[in-house]
Amino acid sequence: MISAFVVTGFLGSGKTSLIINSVKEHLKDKKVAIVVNEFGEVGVDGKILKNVYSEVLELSEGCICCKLSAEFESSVRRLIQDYNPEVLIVETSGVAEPFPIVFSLKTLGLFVDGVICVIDSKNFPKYKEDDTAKYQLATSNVVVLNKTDLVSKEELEKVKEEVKKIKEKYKVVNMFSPEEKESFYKIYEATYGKVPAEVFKGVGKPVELKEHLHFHSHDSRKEEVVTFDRELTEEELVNFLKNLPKEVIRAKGIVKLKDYPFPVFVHYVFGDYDYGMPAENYEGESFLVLIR
Ligand SMILES: Nc1nc2c(ncn2[C@@H]2O[C@H](COP(=O)(O)OP(=O)(O)OP(=O)(O)O)[C@@H](O)[C@H]2O)c(=O)[nH]1
Repeated sequence: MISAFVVTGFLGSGKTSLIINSVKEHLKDKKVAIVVNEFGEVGVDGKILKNVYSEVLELSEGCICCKLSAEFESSVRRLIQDYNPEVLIVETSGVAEPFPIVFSLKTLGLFVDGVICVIDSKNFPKYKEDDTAKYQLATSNVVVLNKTDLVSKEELEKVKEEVKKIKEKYKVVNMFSPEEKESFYKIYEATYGKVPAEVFKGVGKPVELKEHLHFHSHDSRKEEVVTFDRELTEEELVNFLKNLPKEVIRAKGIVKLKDYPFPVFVHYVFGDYDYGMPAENYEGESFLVLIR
């Protein structure tokens, strides 16, 4: 029996970090396959994950949207046939709703052991009104308050209260029974997505929104890919990131930097940035995907 997990959460909240850090620790003896759904055509998360795992399937945004679930289902079916994983993890794009994925996995006969929503505790106040973010939270049964290193105890408590309010407002029911399970979720605090092993032992079951929120707000987000035709100095990269327009909330990509032996992954989330993790096997041109 394959156990499946869906990892959701807003742009840059720490989904890929959770998969790399937690799964490496808690599922190291299992055969794990990962499906990454990226916003737009240019994938970065898949490349990061491929640095760690061999079985990573990258799908572009359209594939997991309700309309194209058949494509998602046939890709996952093939992955299962070819690789025969014990655990399947699907990372949704930061602007996708998890429910269609949970539904597709159920169609494939997979038991969903957890819908995990990663919250960026620092930036939650900036995106908590976003409809997709609410939907992601409402549909999950494991909530991970991530980036706790970047907030004070008081700020974290505030985020927790807001999360509980949203969960209370959009109650969930168990998909296999009509019975309402109002408090059917668990909250964890984490840095870099490091959650306890019990999350992967299945503290949750598939959930469904009692009241569906109808929207596809990912359509309203815009993606732009910027390429660089030469190596950048660190200063040039930092200047570029610091001068990104305010509307850009997430940027990520792979950039060749002067004096670095390998191209590096670059992350930018609501004004914070980091770079330096080597993309050892990347031979393409330097690029950054900007999402606004
Ligand atoms: N300080 C701090 N940074 C974190 C933490 N978790 C993740 N990050 C950083 O946040 C950035 C985004 O992390 P990812 O794991 O790529 O986030 P994601 O949710 O997969 O991003 P998208 O797929 O673009 O939505 C990276 O620079 C991470 O290093 C954390 O707990 N603390």
